[in-house]
Amino acid sequence: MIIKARVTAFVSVSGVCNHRLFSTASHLPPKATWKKDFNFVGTKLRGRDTISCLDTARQFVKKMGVHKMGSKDTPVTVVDAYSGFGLVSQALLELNNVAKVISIEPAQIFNGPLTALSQQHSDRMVYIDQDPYDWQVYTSIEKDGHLDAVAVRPWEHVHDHFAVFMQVPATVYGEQLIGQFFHCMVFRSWLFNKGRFPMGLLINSPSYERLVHEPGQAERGRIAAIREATAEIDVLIPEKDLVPEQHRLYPQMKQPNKKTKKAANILNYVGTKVEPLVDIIPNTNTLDAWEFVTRQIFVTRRYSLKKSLKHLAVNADVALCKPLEERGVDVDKAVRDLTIEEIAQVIDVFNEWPFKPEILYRDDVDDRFAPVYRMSIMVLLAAPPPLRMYDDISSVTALVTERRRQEKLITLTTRQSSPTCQQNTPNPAMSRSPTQTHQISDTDIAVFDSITSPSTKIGRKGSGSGSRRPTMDPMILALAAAKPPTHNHYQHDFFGMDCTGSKSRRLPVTYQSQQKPRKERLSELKQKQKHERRSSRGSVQSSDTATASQPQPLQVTCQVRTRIPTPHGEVFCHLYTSNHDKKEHLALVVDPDQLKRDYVSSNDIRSRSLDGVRAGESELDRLTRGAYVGKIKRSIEDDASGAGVGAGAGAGTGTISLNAMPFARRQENMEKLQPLVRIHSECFTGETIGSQRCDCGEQLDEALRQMFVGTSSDHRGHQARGVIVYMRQEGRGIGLAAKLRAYNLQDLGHDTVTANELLGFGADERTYEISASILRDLGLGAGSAGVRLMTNNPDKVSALETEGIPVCDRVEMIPRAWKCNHDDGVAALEHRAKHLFPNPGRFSTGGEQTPNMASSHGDEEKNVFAKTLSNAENDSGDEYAQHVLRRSGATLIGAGAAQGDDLERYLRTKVERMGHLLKIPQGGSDKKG
Ligand SMILES: Nc1nc2c(ncn2[C@@H]2O[C@H](COP(=O)(O)OP(=O)(O)OP(=O)(O)O)[C@@H](O)[C@H]2O)c(=O)[nH]1
Repeated sequence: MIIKARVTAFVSVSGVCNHRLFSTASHLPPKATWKKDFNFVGTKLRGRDTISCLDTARQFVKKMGVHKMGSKDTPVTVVDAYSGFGLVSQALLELNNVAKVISIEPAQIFNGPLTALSQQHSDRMVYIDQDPYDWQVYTSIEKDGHLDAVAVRPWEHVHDHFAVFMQVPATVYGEQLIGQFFHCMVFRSWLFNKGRFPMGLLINSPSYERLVHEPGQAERGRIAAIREATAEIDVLIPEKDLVPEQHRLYPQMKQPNKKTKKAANILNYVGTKVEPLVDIIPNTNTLDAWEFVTRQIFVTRRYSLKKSLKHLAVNADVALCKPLEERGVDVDKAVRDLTIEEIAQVIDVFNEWPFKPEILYRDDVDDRFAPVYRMSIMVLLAAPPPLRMYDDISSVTALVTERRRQEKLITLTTRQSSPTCQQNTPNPAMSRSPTQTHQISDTDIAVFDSITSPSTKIGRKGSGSGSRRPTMDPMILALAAAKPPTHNHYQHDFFGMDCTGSKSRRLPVTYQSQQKPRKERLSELKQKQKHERRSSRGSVQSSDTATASQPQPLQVTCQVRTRIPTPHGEVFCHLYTSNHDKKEHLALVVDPDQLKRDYVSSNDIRSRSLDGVRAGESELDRLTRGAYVGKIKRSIEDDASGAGVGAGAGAGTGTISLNAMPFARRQENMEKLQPLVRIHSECFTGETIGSQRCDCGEQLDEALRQMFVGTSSDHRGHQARGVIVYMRQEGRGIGLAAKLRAYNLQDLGHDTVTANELLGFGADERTYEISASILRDLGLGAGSAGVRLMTNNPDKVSALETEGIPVCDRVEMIPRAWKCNHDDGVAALEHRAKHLFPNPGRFSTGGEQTPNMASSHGDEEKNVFAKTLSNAENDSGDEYAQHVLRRSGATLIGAGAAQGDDLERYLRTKVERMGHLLKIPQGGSDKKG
């Protein structure tokens, strides 16, 4: 009723401008009464200054060029958001070409003038008393048909009959809204689904400044970068033309600071035109990265890009600097000095980085639940080791969402477990760490909020703006919570709740000490001290002899050698022990020539320590430990039953000699006899169960394969010879258990190097002295023709050279996934097969055969190969290449081409972080690899 009366009054009062320069409108009461009619005191309308001068509004509309828009067939539609007094709407309605003005204003204080105006122009104006901040308003406008006259226009052209005006509130929400427009431009969402329309934004000067800071300006922040990448901004009404603001804008009062009693400055505004770029730099796929990267690096905008990159993820500074430098980005430049093109490069490199965090942006946690969400993360992450893992965060979100759906309340999870909660929880992280539940009360939320939310009170004196940083990082709390409870900290723990019944009940808290009883600990300590005393006494005694405390010189001994037929051919497997460790290392010798002769040549790859005579051994002993020459034939085995073996051996077989060493070695031509050598480290997962996390299985297979195809012309005429020194240095020397732990850390987002480091190891804990000694023992040390080392690892080359093993060539080990799956079609497959199996004897009748291939096998394989080729069209490239590999005799488990994302990450880390000498294929990660 009151409103209606007032409306009538407004309409009856003709608008008279109180100032000779500034006109007001007919739907507004005389200016003298504004203070009474539009009293902002006590309202929550902070920052809602509105244009109060019709001329200013007209100027704004004119400069936007609305009068030139549209045509007879395409009448102009304009949205006037936060329309305030409605003067922009009025200026628009004065134009004949404007067919519809949709005025949106949530503040009741402006209801009178806007209702009056909409009644005056009921055919052309719609007044909606909702908040333009609420995106649903726009959906409803569209649903109600108010935008029916707006045609969708191609993005290349600025929309010719649609525009939006907004007097943006000078609050954090207003600024957020502007930020969201840039998002919508990228996605062509919101009203931008109609095309690239211009926006007339009245913005407060500080916000405007933030949007336009240029590279090099001290205050340049991420919003300026995002704006620059998405839209142009022009000033239509400069700040100076809105002076004196109190006549152009209302209320624009100087409000004295309550504490200092000094008058605060009024906020200045600028009228701007914001128009989306035709070629917006971010796209829908990269926008999250833009948001994330700019947010992270601009935290330290004064610092160099190099330093700031570390905010992106663990080791991002190390991994991304090199590719950025390669693209010409100066990583020493301060972040605020980066041009938009340079920022785009950073985003590209980040996007290409296989180890970038997977979740960059979450929008599914509303404000009300944010503290609880953070708290859940905090507590879930408290499961040792307390690391911030993105996977966990995503599963926590799932948990929180599920809880909200199920019970309309949040259940906090803690480190101890209750079975009920595990059942209810779809969260895999929960099964990882036992959990208990705790109903969150308002007090919990308040406490947590107060310690982790941005403080609005903190800030520079008089600035009025609070710090946006949480006073305490939730992650620090998580770390603190991760510590196992001690008797001093009971009160800090969360208490378990039994939520099985209708009423939840607090569980009695039981703490179990991790320590053994004191008595046991003391006796253990005593034992330990006793042991230490004894060993120190022992060392004092033995230090009498000067050398006792010094480490023994390394000595390796081949304990046994035997012939092993492999899919590639026969190898001699040597088992070595050393006096420096307790491991059994192996050496697989490929030297088919030795099998054909009954004498030892100077070029044979033979173990000196194996052939050496050992005191008191019989010929049978020598035979059983493999110290024979040539090949034991079945005829001997048949003859040699029981003790007769020793006697029969060497006598009349012609293929075996048990001559005592040293053999009379025959001197032979040394040319082209540099064997292929691989120092291979044990990998149970890759070699035994075919793990696709690494390429170890296929490397072992590939090494053997190449050693056997040595006669092919592709291998520069080298003979089929080689040695695989198989070192029992599982997991790059950290052991199997630690490697498996490292895999879990890798699944949580870390790379192989960081995972090792988090476990307290170096990236690579291997040493190569024992490998070198084994090679020396096999006659490949100093004075030999040298070796061709199969590796990408520069450490191995330098380690062997330091040990005096001449490395005359390094043979690259290209992962099969990188060297095959890139073409389609039979021809390509044929080519690939040839490439993978350079020895044509495998698949053709005319060519050489690998030493291991019995001819009958050759035929069988030929058929299989032919058959497979004919089926290749029906097969995907991947499957086919795998198939060929398997058929080719690569029957070791894990010897196919390893592939997959895990492998890609693993290989790239080796190259990018460990300096392995391998060329990453262009777009390798995209390959079906
Ligand atoms: N710690 C750790 N070890 C791994 C991982 N993946 C494979 N390994 C081990 O790494 C060893 C193989 O080393 P790599 O780094 O792949 O290769 P390399 O021997 O240094 O170099 P190349 O001679 O070029 O093959 C084997 O012992 C594997 O068990 C992993 O994720 N973490």
